[in-house]
Amino acid sequence: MRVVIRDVTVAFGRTEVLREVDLDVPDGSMTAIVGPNGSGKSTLLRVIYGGLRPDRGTVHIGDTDVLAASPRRVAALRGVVPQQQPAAGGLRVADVVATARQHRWYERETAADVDAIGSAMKRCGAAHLLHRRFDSLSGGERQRVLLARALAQGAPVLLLDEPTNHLDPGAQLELLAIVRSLETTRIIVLHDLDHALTHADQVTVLHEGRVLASGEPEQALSPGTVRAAFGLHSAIAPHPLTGRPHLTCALPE
Ligand SMILES: Nc1ncnc2c1ncn2[C@@H]1O[C@H](COP(=O)(O)OP(=O)(O)OP(=O)(O)O)[C@@H](O)[C@H]1O
Repeated sequence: MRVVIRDVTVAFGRTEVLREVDLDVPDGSMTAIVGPNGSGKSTLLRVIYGGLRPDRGTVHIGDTDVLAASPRRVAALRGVVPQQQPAAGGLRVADVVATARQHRWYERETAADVDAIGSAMKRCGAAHLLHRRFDSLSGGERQRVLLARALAQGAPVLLLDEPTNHLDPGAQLELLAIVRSLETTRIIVLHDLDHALTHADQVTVLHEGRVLASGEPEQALSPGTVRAAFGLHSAIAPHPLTGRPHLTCALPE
């Protein structure tokens, strides 16, 4: 399902943290949002998932106007992998993931719920964790479970806020490979520019709340844009192991 954002502006007090942001995410594609700390990435994600009302602008998921639709309708359209891992208060993983399928508190889990949860857990390599306590898991295991929870929801759009945070290098690449393999529309906030270049279909670079560049990864992450956004030198060259384009950065001399 397509996501279209037009002219989104958000101010906290007198400070505008998003300014006239436009974004087009085609159906089934993966868009990475990158930018320095404080550039507005998480705020933009919150606006898209209906957690924050912008001062101006529009957000559509498919034909649904996110700012006009009921919270229930919006919730059915998007799964979210949040930046902050939730406190689970002793809940088992199975219960945490089941919250994605909750209809009404008094309704029992259906066979379709059990299937959706099982296949999401398997897809995320987390099936063996189902009966553990969520707070007993490592950061990487929790992240897999939270991705599984978002997938189990079966929403057409998936929003991920820095899902590779706190993961070791192998776990980061494994998680990105899972996200890459999905068919849903995905919007993912990333800090690693090479991950954005390698895994996303398109990249949007935010700087001081504005879109500095947006489009094909190699074009959006050009040396000029990386310098303007991050103050870094950068180059895109074949990766010595894979031969695919690889982005490296360095502080200016
Ligand atoms: N509720 C709020 N009240 C006031 N300012 C806020 C609020 N939420 C975010 N901000 C400010 O908005 C700006 C953008 O924050 P945001 O979290 O969107 O940035 P980010 O690009 O995701 O940063 P990071 O890479 O550090 O996670 C920051 O200056 C932040 O301090």
